[in-house]
Amino acid sequence: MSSEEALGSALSHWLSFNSWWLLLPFIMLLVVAAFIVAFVLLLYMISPLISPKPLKLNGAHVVVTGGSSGIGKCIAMECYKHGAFITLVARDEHKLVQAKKEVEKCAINDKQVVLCISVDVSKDYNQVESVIKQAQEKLGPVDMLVNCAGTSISGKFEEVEVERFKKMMEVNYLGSVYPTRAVITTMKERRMGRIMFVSSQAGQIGLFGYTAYSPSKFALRGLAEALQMEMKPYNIYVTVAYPPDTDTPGFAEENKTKPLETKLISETAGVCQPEQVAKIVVKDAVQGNFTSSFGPDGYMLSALTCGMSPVTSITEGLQQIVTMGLFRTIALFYLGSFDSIVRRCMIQREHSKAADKRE
Ligand SMILES: NC(=O)C1=CN([C@@H]2O[C@H](COP(=O)(O)OP(=O)(O)OC[C@H]3O[C@@H](n4cnc5c(N)ncnc54)[C@H](OP(=O)(O)O)[C@@H]3O)[C@@H](O)[C@H]2O)C=CC1
Ligand SMILES: CCCCCCCCCCCCCCCC(=O)[C@@H](N)CO
Repeated sequence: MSSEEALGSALSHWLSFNSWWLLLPFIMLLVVAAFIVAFVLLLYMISPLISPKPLKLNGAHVVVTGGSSGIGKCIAMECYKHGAFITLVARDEHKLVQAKKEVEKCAINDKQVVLCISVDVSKDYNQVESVIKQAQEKLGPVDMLVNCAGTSISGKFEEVEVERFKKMMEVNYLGSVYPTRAVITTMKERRMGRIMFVSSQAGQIGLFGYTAYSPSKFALRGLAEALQMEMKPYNIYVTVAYPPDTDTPGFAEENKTKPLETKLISETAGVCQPEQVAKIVVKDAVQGNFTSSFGPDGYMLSALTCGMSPVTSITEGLQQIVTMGLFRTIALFYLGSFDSIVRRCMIQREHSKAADKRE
């Protein structure tokens, strides 16, 4: 027998039924181990995707800062329509009383109450804490806090007064930190709650004219992400809303001094009605979704800027994975068109300046 034949017969002997049979338990063990590893990995992957239980608005206590006007007022009305008890927080008492009347018209039962609190959310933390305490004594622990008090300033960077940068951070950012800080301990003790931050599409992209406003809205996203990671084990869910331009008294005020560039760029995403915005943000907060966006542009912006923000459903995660590259491609065209708006406005201005000089 040649050495090749000897090897062949040895191999065929080795691979005979008997020796396979001996290997079978090991193979089975391997397969089972592989299945266990795959299963654990899968569980690990989907664990952050498991959706929370929706909050029951009926009978819940909802505090809405900025609840006397615009988006905040509509959010209060939307929650009232679902049977919630409401605390409206804002500075101007007259506007608060007017808003209270409007919210009360949305009642669905005669037990519902609207409470008004006049306070500046951006100034003194102790004051904010004490009014929240009063509200909790009257209407019970806060189930949902909506941080909607805010204001905007637009203008060219060098033309915005320096103090305005500070004011934006105080009202839009600290004005959301203080009320949140005042309700969070009780929420943690009760192991339930919802916190909503009303940012803006200008909190997802920095736009011409919003050098003071955008950073204060970006800041909310950072706060929300960090807070959500801390609060998840306590069953508290954080939502950040990114509305486009919305038809409110605040928007009308902003338009009086808005640079043309800012107007033209913002028009891309259109103007929403506050009632529509309120419906969507309330639904997202109730479901515990981290991100709340509006319309096709809003959807694309949120998928594109998801970064390391938490996911709240398997579909949301999958959509982000699949659409990222496509949306970035679309975004490049948008950015190109924004740049061209800015360039054309500059040329136009220089032309009219030169014409003025000649006259
Ligand atoms: N309208 C829009 O186009 C968009 C708005 N947003 C954001 O939505 C939020 C609401 O906007 P909108 O409805 O247009 O605004 P409005 O100006 O219509 O309403 C603002 C509300 O916030 C209150 N508020 C303002 N400053 C303070 C303060 N320091 N302390 C307590 N309450 C305060 C106001 O009451 P008072 O003045 O009496 O205190 C009012 O109730 C803002 O944060 C805004 O940035 C986001 C995207 C688009
Ligand atoms: C795939 C990529 C899609 C990109 C879409 C880009 C759309 C940009 C529109 C930005 C609008 C900003 C509105 C700010 C509203 C606001 O906060 C103030 N009105 C507050 O008063």
